[in-house]
Amino acid sequence: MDNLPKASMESMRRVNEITGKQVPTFSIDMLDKDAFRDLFKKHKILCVMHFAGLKTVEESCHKPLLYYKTNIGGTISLLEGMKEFGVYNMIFSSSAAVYGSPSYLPIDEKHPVGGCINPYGKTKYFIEEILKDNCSAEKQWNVVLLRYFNPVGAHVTGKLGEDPQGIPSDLMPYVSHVAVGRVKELTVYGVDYDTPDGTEVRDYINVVDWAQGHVAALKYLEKDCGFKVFNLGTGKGYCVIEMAKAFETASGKPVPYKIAGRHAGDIASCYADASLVEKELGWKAKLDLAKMCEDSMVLAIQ
Ligand SMILES: O=c1ccn([C@@H]2O[C@H](COP(=O)(O)OP(=O)(O)O[C@H]3O[C@H](CO)[C@H](O)[C@H](O)[C@H]3O)[C@@H](O)[C@H]2O)c(=O)[nH]1
Repeated sequence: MDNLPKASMESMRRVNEITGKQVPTFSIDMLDKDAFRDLFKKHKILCVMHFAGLKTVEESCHKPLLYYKTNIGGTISLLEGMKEFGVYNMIFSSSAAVYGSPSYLPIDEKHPVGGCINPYGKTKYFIEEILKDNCSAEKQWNVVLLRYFNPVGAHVTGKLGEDPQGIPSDLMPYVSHVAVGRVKELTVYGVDYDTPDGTEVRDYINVVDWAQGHVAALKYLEKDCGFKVFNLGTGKGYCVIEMAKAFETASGKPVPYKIAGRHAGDIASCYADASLVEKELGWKAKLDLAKMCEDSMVLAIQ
């Protein structure tokens, strides 16, 4: 379920092609309760993986109402639909953005949340609180919150991964566009942070590892786990210029860059303590930075 039907329908078609399975796929308006009802009536749904929502930090600073309405309104509508049809299992796509500007690193799940510095992060935080309250009030709910760090890369076939139409806003798709010559150069937002090379540090997780994290969470839900929170990251942080260099090595293509000022709503460093998810879910990221860059390149040259 998504607000970008064409993109998500195409992604699911490719998932079916890669896995050889036929996952039924629907595109509905998140705020349309009748559409939810039809979906729950027609299919036996055991668990909802709730990925739907808007996700661009910068855009959320300029269009906060759109973000609150879509992300929070859509979630409430979904929860009501699930309750009406007795579906009480959910995996929710949360974000490291709920931690705001971290007070210590690496960030574990006990780190305070809610000090978000942009509306996008606030929507994720508010939804987490809604889900927590709902689980406290009605004990039949099982909810796993996965706080994503920075998912990047692609499936090795190049059939699945982030390949936005037009000019990308996230770092890795942008860098791959530079490497294949679709855009002239990368703009690095800020080189005066307190980090090894002055550029921002993030924890980049390969989408294939990320997908396997969801499978592990799905198995965990079978234990009637109640309300649980896990970081989905690798535990390693890389600077922006380090990422551009890694991409040059993997692709054999130059990634020229220019330097610009800091971006609204950004933080210096953000990387996970991923030990809890390994202990409880038995999941650990396996794929390294070189592999993420290689697979992103496969997607970009198509
Ligand atoms: O053209 C670009 C694009 C990005 N960056 C920098 O590269 C890093 C990664 O940027 P991304 O846009 O790829 O990722 P963000 O960390 O900004 O945002 C990601 O993490 C957020 C939470 O912190 C949200 O989850 C969001 O959806 C997700 O893309 C940041 O330091 C950003 O400033 C650049 O320098 N130039």
